[in-house]
Amino acid sequence: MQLIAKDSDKDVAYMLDGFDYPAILVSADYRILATNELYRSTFGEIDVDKEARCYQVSHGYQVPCDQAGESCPLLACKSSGSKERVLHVHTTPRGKEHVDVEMLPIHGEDGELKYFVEILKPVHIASAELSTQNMVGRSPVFNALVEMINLVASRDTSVLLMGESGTGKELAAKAIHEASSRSTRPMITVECAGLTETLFESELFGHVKGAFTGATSNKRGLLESAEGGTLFLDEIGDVPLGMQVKLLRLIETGSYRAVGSTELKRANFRLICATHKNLSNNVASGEFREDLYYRINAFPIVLPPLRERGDDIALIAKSILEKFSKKDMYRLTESAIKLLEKCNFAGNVRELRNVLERAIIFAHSNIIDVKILERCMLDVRPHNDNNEDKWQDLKSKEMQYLNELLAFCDGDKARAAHIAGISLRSLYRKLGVVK
Ligand SMILES: Nc1ncnc2c1ncn2[C@@H]1O[C@H](COP(=O)(O)OP(=O)(O)OP(=O)(O)O)[C@@H](O)[C@H]1O
Repeated sequence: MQLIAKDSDKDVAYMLDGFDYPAILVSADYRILATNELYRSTFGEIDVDKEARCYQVSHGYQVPCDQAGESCPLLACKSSGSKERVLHVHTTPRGKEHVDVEMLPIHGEDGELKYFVEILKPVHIASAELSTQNMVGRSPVFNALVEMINLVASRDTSVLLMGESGTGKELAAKAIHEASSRSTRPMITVECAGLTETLFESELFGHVKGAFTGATSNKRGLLESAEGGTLFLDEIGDVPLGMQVKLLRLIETGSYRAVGSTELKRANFRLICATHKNLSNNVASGEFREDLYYRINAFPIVLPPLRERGDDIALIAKSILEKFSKKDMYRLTESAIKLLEKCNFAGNVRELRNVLERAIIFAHSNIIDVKILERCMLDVRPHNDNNEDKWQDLKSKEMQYLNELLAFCDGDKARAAHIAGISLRSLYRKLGVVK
């Protein structure tokens, strides 16, 4: 433990050494009073001669987080009197990083809130700086997404990823798998679009020799390959109705039979599904089974469209260029970045990727300017304020709000319902958990 402020209670400060994560002791007026060893090795030393405030050290702000447009866990802790949790992007010696912040209140003898312990767990499922591996971003909507993934990853709960095409649903599924206890086992992706019922069944469950014409030998199914790991059903909305019953039975009983076999096999997997469709509409029209919808929708996560991610567009574009670069790094001029930030990108990150791939072909050097971009963006119109595409439909907007609120409430649905001013039952209904 290192005492930063001389006036703080040493005994309380020594408690920091008991945490397995970086931790600091903070006063009610945001002063950092002490740090533990793990904090210093992860986030760096704090100048003991200066009055360090948590918002200055972690964010470089001159005012507390809530006044800088971010949620402040200390303030939330003060008003609730209990533990609060939030995902922030902090400045670290390695650049900006996502950090899962937990704030614990410490009460004095007479019950007043004396100190706060801030525990800071670095989150590695996404990158807030340039990266060729992870999901990249640090915009508020992206941070809310990372928060949701971080909350659910360690559970075995089924996740439904919803979002327009190319928003990163598959990448998010990988992030959940990799942050889960199943990460040492495989993640198997099943592309549900375009599969007939028969093909889907034999792919997923496997088949025995002679089960149908052409079944010349036993074939193990993808479920067997996913044993102990994660099954990712991409475009779940396209699963044929007949197969939906079999999927429901599999999820409910955890068992299945290979095509042509009577032997009951047990499956062990965590289910993640993705769709770009509005599945509740498909339920209403009878194309998707309602019971299956409620089964797969235990934890819905909405991926925001690229056009809502602000500065992330530049960061993602640079990360993509880094991936494409061989010897020299391709660079975007400032005005080229501004042009990208104004674009609609109906195909989201995938479309941005395609634009940049084309731009590299057109570029004579490693500089990509507006002229080059315009040549390869014939179908990506910059959005203007009269463009109705910028308006999300109400249902998706509501889902995004609920996701962010639930993340803020650490998954506590009763609290979320209270803040939203609706009954718990309405909240469940809106989340699609009950009718
Ligand atoms: N936040 C991000 N940072 C960097 N790259 C991203 C990010 N999100 C998506 N990508 C990239 O964009 C492309 C599309 O992502 P992905 O395939 O995960 O989208 P999707 O939503 O599953 O698309 P679809 O609905 O069409 O299946 C991939 O190349 C992926 O690596």
